[in-house]
Amino acid sequence: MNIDSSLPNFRSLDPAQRLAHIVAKAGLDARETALLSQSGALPLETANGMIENVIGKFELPYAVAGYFQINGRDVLVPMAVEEPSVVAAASFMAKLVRASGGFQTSSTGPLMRAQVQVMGIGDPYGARLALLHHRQEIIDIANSRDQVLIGLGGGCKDIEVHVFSETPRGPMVIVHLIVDVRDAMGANTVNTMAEAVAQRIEQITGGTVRLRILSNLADLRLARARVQVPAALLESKHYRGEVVIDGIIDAYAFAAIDPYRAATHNKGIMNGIDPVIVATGNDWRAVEAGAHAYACRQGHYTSLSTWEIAKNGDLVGTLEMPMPVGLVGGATKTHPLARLSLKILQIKTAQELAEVAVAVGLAQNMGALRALATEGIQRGHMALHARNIAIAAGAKGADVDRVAREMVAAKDVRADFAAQLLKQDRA
Ligand SMILES: CC(C)(COP(=O)([O-])OP(=O)([O-])OC[C@H]1O[C@@H](n2cnc3c(N)ncnc32)[C@H](O)[C@@H]1OP(=O)([O-])[O-])[C@@H](O)C(=O)NCCC(=O)NCCSC(=O)C[C@@](C)(O)CC(=O)[O-]
Ligand SMILES: NC(=O)C1=CN([C@@H]2O[C@H](COP(=O)(O)OP(=O)(O)OC[C@H]3O[C@@H](n4cnc5c(N)ncnc54)[C@H](OP(=O)(O)O)[C@@H]3O)[C@@H](O)[C@H]2O)C=CC1
Repeated sequence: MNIDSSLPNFRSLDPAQRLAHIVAKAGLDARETALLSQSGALPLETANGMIENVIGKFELPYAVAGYFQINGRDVLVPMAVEEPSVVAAASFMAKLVRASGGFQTSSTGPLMRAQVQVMGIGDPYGARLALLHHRQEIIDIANSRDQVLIGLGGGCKDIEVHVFSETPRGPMVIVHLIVDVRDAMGANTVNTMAEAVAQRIEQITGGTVRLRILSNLADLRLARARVQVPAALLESKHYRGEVVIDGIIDAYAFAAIDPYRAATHNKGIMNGIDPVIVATGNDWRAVEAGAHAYACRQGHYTSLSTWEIAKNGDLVGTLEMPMPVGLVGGATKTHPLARLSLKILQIKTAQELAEVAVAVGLAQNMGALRALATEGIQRGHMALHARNIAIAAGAKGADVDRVAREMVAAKDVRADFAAQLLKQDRA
């Protein structure tokens, strides 16, 4: 089904009206609609089956970012997040970029690494070659554990053997299983394989196997997004497009060289990615760990994205990073809203989900840099955060918008000012 992801005036609707709009656009059925209209889509019984010691459920706002066009296809993006201005900024940039062809994305195959740590070896390089000599046998043992995955075209495809000849515990040989996990995030899948090959690895090397676990530096499972924006599209009332581009390039240069800035820059990227990961029931710690480890791959922590000026003066942004996400496994099938998010996204493979996530990350990065390089982050962010502050100060009903409005008009968005405004109005 081809949808139009534009959401004009969406912000002026109330949540029920917004839901009705998305129900129509995404073709949600009555049961799916009910999940979003009732409070609590996750039954306590299901929650109790997901983790340990459950006593309740913790809810987050669930929103839809509009205007995304990815590889020519319109996509509505569900986002579960607690931070104001994230969804607005993503939608804003998607709207702006839409006029210049949207986001172009691509991805590698869904290859994950599992590591098997071998200790107690005197000749680590000799052990390495012995292991590589038995490469096919090790692959076959790994694959004997997961017929479903093999049937789907996945499974262990290769091995690598890394040697650390000097460690505080003597030489260490690390066997990597390179596993195509298809539409799973794959942690459990590859961990099972790593445990399965351990005994044979001990026999081959004469060493002792310790850890058998996936690596969250999923550098063989990359997703990429690219965007190209003419200066004219970045023009605003107060800033020429060229000035905005120059500011974004300066901001990028700062993040590229300074880890203090890169951490914040990358947090801005994750502002877009994490809400998609959460909304689809995926493991956001795995995605975060992979992202920041990948940002260090050149030996120092740096920006995950790049921003450049093309020969014709257009702004060009790219993002390439690990994206270990699944449509099966973990909570992706147990949490009812995770399935619903996939329906809204209209995606069929984990690779498509990975590509959507990086496109949203790049949009979010662009939104933050555009604001930072021009008027600063506070006007847009604090204007939206003002409602949060008003609620925290005790405002209810119509007071929430009124107190927020008054704080924004006074350019003073603070909890004590909100409390003061509330007290004044009650007096
Ligand atoms: C917040 C905006 C978008 C306002 O920007 P604006 O210029 O006031 O927006 P506008 O009123 O012209 O609206 C433009 C479009 O933005 C969207 N939009 C606009 N407002 C809303 C809203 N209320 N609800 C829903 N959507 C909204 C919406 O799509 C709208 O188009 P429409 O659909 O109306 O035709 C802008 O100031 C912005 O992008 N700011 C950046 C915000 C940001 O990055 N927030 C993240 C939190 S800060 C942080 O944690 C990361 C950081 C900054 O540290 C990272 C870093 O340092 O790199
Ligand atoms: N460091 C980390 O990041 C760690 C993360 N985790 C957790 O692991 C979970 C994810 O593990 P994961 O392996 O994805 O989950 P699961 O083991 O739950 O699901 C994967 C399994 O689903 C089956 N399957 C069915 N259809 C498909 C398909 N189309 N593509 C791929 N597999 C399919 C496969 O085999 P079969 O049917 O035979 O089972 C596969 O092994 C998350 O909850 C994560 O939090 C766990 C440990 C460490």
